[in-house]
Amino acid sequence: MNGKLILEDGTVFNGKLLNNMKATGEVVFNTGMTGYQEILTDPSYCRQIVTLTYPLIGNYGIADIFMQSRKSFVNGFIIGELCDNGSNWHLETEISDFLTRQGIPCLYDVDTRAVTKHIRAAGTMKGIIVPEDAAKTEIDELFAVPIKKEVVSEATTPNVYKMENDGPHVVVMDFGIKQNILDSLHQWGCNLTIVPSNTTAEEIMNLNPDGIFLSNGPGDPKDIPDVIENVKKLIGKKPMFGICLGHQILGLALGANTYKLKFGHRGSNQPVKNLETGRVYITSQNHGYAVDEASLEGLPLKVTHRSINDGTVEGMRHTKLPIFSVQFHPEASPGPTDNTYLFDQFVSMLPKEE
Ligand SMILES: NC(=O)CC[C@H](N)C(=O)O
Repeated sequence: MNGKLILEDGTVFNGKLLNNMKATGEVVFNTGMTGYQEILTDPSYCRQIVTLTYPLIGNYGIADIFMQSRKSFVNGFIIGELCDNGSNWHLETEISDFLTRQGIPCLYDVDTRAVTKHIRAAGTMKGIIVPEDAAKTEIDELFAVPIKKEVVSEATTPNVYKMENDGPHVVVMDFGIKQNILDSLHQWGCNLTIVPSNTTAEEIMNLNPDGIFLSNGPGDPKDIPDVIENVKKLIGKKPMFGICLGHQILGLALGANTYKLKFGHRGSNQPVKNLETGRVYITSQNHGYAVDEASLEGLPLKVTHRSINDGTVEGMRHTKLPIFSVQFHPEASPGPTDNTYLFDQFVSMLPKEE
């Protein structure tokens, strides 16, 4: 069945609809060459319509071990060629079956590079996926659906749970965490207690943590003021490490500002410079917001990492307290695993075993 993506500014891109499903959401693009399952199941994409620039999607199928969360949180998926005869020794499900089972509207056979070039020029915007013959009233109704702002409560864990280990006790504030981050912290020896996003500072301190981790997650960090207030109360109590949304939350809690980027950074091929060593790393990223460097003036925060593409802040650390954060995803390996030194850095701040 033929379908189309209509952007808020009226631009139309044609394709084919995998299922007869419609979608509304903020249209974003990811430039990675692999990792479509990780993208589909990363809760940071909650309620967005994700376009992939890589032209062939599905060629290595879907497997349980690559799931980043309990389900896919995206509102829609826009791709070039949909490959439904994947080949890989891990393959358990073809991508079309996965998308159907997860109820994800998918528009394929789309010129996704043209979509991306348009968004790069015009900025991220709302869009809808509809069948080719959708009536005007139907289109108007879909555009009238507001983009839900606070989405962390949808993505966080509903319950406290543990991933036990022999090392330091880390309380993980889950704002929509990726499984790879939990696995990395666990692999680095941390004994993890994962708590929902609305857990209070008092409740966290009652768990007697050695360190606190602030996770990635969806949406604008300014849409979760209660979380920011809560994190403020934890500053100075324990070593802290934040990734992506966790980095933005730390920034706001420490008095900095955040803002929306024109079209975000999404892909596993984003170069970042570590300003303290001068080394450049290829990183995996997925963010639409950033910490405003000018707002750090006068605060006890130092920029430690910078995007090579646009110069924006990709990491910072507190000048007096054991607190640091990165905007990119050090747990994801866009080929090399060079960025895992950040987990060493966090664990080295935590008390050693007796
Ligand atoms: N991956 C993330 O944690 C994303 C953070 C935030 N939602 C952003 O888009 O900037």
